Amino acid sequence: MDLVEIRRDLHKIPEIGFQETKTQAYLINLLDAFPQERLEIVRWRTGIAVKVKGLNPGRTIGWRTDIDGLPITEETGFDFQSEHPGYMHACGHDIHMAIAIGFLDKLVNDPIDEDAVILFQPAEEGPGGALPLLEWLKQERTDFLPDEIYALHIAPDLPVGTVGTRPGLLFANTSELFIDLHGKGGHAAYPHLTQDMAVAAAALLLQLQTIVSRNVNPMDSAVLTVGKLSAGTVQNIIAEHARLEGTIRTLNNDSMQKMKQRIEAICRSIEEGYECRLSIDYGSSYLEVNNDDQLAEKFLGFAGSAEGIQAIRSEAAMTGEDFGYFTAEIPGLMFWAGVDSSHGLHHAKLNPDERILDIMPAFLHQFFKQL
Ligand SMILES: CC(=O)N[C@@H](CCC[C@H](N)C(=O)O)C(=O)O
Repeated sequence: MDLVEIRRDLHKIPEIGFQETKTQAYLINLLDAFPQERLEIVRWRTGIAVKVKGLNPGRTIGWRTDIDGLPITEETGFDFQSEHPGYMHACGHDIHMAIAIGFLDKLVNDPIDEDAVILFQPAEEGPGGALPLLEWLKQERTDFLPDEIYALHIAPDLPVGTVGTRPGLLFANTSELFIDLHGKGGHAAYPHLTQDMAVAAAALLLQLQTIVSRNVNPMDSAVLTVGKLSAGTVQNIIAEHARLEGTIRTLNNDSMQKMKQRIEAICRSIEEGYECRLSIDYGSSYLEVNNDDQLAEKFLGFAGSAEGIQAIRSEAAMTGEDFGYFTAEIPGLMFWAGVDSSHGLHHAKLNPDERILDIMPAFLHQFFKQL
């Protein structure tokens, strides 16, 4: 099975959340080509759930991979660059999927005792596929519901062969943030007759940046990032509309609620001060990823003595992951897997080292075998 070719094929067809139709079709083709005796394959929206029957099953062990891409224009110059203009697998989900296929291949050819379920989950980057997938499993496919669940995320800053995780909190609690500002636009030469939403948005952006520095307890951690700011239509018309698009990250839900209260208070003050109307939409939110303590220790112990693998204890990160919905209900573990890329996650030049594809499926197979 040529996992490099599979990864490159998938890299060419990045699709955003719940639009992964080509990706799903490509994966289904691969899955249909496996010997089917031990397999059960079910589609869920644009995702797929695959069960591999174990030899002597007492429980179901889950593996989750995400499958969506990002709205970023690729700048890698790869000869297998994205064929979807404006979209790219810039978070490594192409690598995640190829690893899952390689792992499945091992499970089919050398079955383990327990039943294994591989979840190809859509929409990790947004609006979030994990929560509705989990609801579907609980309501309609309890036979596919894992008793414990695992996942990895590529780590650009770690060498290939290194895996890292920690007991407890690994990733942050997140909420998207969209703020629309509406005022009265007009001629660039008559600002006194307008309420300029470009100026109001600039003031809002700067004030939002005081929340982490002035309102969050310095012993806690939080992030408020505005990744996109837009206003107006042309250079000589005062903007009647502006929009901020961002994300909020905290370590727990209490801090998230406090951040939201401050955002709302600042928005009210902008309305008052700039005579405009603001609306806030929090989009989708993800629970923090909390690794099960015992699973984390078992994993680090196993990885520490596995051939060709180096195990490290990672720090928690302000990254978000809807895998947190799984770990809130099922004992679960997520870990970083090194890919030694000179560019980071969500970068247009992300270039993971494909040698991870030689290592990871066999490592996962050995790990699942001894669970
Ligand atoms: C692993 C990773 O990079 N995940 C994303 C998740 C984004 C969630 C949501 N769209 C948001 O922006 O809050 C991340 O940006 O951390």
